[in-house]
Amino acid sequence: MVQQTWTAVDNYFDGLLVEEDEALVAAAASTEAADLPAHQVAPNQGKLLNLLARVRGARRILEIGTLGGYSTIWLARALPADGRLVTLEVDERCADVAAANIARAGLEHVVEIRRGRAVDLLPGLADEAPFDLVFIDADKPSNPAYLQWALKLTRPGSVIVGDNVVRDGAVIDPDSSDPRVQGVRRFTELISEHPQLTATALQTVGSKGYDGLILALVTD
Ligand SMILES: C[S@@+](CC[C@H](N)C(=O)[O-])C[C@H]1O[C@@H](n2cnc3c(N)ncnc32)[C@H](O)[C@@H]1O
Ligand SMILES: [Mg+2]
Repeated sequence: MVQQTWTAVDNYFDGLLVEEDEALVAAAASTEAADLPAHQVAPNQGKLLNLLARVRGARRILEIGTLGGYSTIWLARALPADGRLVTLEVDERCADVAAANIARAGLEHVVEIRRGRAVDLLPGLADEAPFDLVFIDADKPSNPAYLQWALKLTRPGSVIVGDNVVRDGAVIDPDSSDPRVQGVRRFTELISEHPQLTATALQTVGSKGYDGLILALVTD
């Protein structure tokens, strides 16, 4: 199978199942127009996040890594009118693009972008916890730290999703010199060792190439 087939299959299913409206198209387009990396989730992955939040009945969502707000919009649309999503972004330009996209999507009342390094912002979220869903999608070397914060800021029944965990297959290399690979490996080990977490990981192919995610549930 080749990339062309993966993209065509995504397009087939998206055409039937995934409603990417004007606000989402504009969010992805404005990210590209601002010369930001096209690192947002694919439409079907955004829909998966939306469905996970809805299945969970999420009222509070935490996102680490906003970029242009594409995944933020998918997640925020799963929330009830009085729900809340906090998203953390270190890059001012990304945060500016995301703010415009979130406003265009009519989600300003639900979403708050916090600007700065996530490790510096996370301790300030204790009063707003517990979050029902945490989406970890920023600098992968910090994933172990983000997992520890996610555990502090959630409760039994909460869902933690870690994006981009396959690293083109390099995740299986214990000697990798790539700090992102080591970050994802440590993240996975910490999840596996934690008595309150039950999890799985999926490899994915699609319009975004070869990738994968980890889904963990916080239990009693
Ligand atoms: C993969 S992109 C996020 C994509 C977005 N979640 C989506 O799917 O639409 C990662 C983002 O994390 C941000 N980031 C990187 N390091 C960070 C840090 N230490 N704290 C907060 N954000 C960070 C980057 O600037 C970038 O915008
Ligand atoms: Mg990602």
